[in-house]
Amino acid sequence: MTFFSVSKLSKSYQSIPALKDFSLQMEKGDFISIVGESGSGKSTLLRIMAGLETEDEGEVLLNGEKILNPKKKLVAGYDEVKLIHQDYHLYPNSSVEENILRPLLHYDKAYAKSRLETLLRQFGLEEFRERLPRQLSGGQQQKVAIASALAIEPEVLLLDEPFSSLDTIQKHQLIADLGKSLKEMNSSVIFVTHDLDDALRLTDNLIILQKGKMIQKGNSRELCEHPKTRYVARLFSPINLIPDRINNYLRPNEVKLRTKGGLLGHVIDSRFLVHYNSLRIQLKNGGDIWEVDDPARKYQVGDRVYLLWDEEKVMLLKK
Ligand SMILES: Nc1ncnc2c1ncn2[C@@H]1O[C@H](COP(=O)(O)OP(=O)(O)OP(=O)(O)O)[C@@H](O)[C@H]1O
Repeated sequence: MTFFSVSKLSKSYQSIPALKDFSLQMEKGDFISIVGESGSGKSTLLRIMAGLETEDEGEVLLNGEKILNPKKKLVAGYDEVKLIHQDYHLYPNSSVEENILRPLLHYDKAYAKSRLETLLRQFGLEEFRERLPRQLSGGQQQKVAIASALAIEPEVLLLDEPFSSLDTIQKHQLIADLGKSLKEMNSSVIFVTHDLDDALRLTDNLIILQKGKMIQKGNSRELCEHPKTRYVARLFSPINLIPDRINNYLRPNEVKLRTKGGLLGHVIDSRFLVHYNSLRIQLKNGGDIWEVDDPARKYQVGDRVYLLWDEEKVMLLKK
């Protein structure tokens, strides 16, 4: 029996589809990221999984038991399936310890104490245990929120972009800490985000969602090298359409820059990035603009340049 299974979920709001025929199976301890642009149905999906939203069709099963939607259950939601989002609220007048202990109020005292100590350690919060939420940074507050959601050991943890209020450095630090803590636990985790980079910092197991539909599933290498659509391809890098060819695209790093022979263009912009200069090149024929990596940092704005590539690197991409 599959541990957590979602089959053929569909949901529309005022007859506009938000989620279409979505299925997923997870075993205990699996970790998956769902990447999709704003409005692609990520939150709708997680809310249905957590029993907080009513589906039109399909079902969610945990250990073979149906997750009931709010129409079928008096108190919506489950302790076993925890959803955390950006607006998670801490109790402002309770310390870190008290916030984490709150969900454990009705549990055995010794168990509650041992859970608290484990979570404080796993999330690196021991030295902040007495502090109030306002005495913590945004990242630390999110850690407390997540630790508190994990207090009663949910079997499935659903993370709905819980880091979007943090700055990039804080976010990367929290993702690194969290990834480590979550792997130590045995919960199954689904992380949804619009940011592929954030997703990859947590797991290499990806699902791409677009307009409510799963369009591709796989690890980052599979998706990067064999994207099925332009949308999936663009999550990894810009793509360049080859003139006079239908749906044939190249990534910026697959284009070779030469001083003669090939497709002629002019460098119209150059940006310094960590590993290479990123050039914008206006093609002579047709005037399309390509983005091309210049790892040797050789070309300047105004230079004439010829573009070449290996045919095996050409991606055939549908819309
Ligand atoms: N309660 C609602 N009533 C009407 N339409 C809704 C409701 N909730 C979501 N939608 C619509 O359903 C679609 C999917 O929304 P959802 O919030 O699931 O997407 P999302 O991928 O989580 O977006 P974001 O990344 O912006 O949070 C959107 O078009 C949204 O406008």
